[in-house]
Amino acid sequence: MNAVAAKATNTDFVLAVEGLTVSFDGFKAVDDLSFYVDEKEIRVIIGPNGAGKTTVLDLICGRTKATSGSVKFRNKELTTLKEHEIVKAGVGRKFQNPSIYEDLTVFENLELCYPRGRNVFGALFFKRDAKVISKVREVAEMINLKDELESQADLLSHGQKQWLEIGMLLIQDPDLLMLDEPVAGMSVTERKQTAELLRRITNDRSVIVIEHDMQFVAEIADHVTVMHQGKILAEGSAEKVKQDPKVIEVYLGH
Ligand SMILES: Nc1ncnc2c1ncn2[C@@H]1O[C@H](COP(=O)(O)OP(=O)(O)OP(=O)(O)O)[C@@H](O)[C@H]1O
Repeated sequence: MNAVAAKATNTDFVLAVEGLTVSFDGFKAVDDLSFYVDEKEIRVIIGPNGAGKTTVLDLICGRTKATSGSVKFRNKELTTLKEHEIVKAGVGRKFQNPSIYEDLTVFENLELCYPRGRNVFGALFFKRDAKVISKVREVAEMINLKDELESQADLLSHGQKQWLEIGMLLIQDPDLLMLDEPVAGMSVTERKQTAELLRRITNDRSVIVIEHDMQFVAEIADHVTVMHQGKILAEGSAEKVKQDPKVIEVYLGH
């Protein structure tokens, strides 16, 4: 199904954002925004600084409350839920700054996020059963860290720390994962590996990524949504939006 050409009433989407608006003291940071994300889709949101990209993710994950509009995740309205309820519903969000535990190993960081032990006390003292160990290994493999399971997290490279954080979300099996500039500060090799990683993880989930690196965008995006002043300026394939004169004028030409 073509997510871009979707109708508001369609309920087959993983995520349906409709008429989403938030005002900060009268300033509309997100203004009547509608878009739809399909199963297994990688959607990339691009746009100039201040366009409202991060605010959209904040609205979806419940960190910011919408002034009006709707966010439906598998037909469940999210705008009335609290942040932790949205996580529980299956939406994971990675912020720009890594929030890993530097003095714990990769294994322990992943284990800590296993749904059974949500707080530090619970996670460190619950018995490591075979199910947890196998899940940690499976995720570590997915994020290229299977040989680093016993390494302390502060010894990892910047890119590996970013992957670990993605892993800490993956271990909770979200159906929708949202990543804010996942390759910022990464080497060329790490960017390539991250693109492959994203492809792997969308085998059974959808991903929304905010990104500025157009080469990376072209590599990963199924659809691109271009935002400007809280609204959608253009939508389509990376190839299509790259050639759009409006997009070149407000963003790519700078
Ligand atoms: N809590 C808030 N209170 C007031 N204004 C806010 C708040 N959050 C965001 N804004 C404003 O909303 C606008 C959109 O910000 P946002 O961070 O979403 O943009 P962005 O597209 O993610 O930009 P960047 O690429 O620089 O990260 C900006 O003008 C910002 O100052």
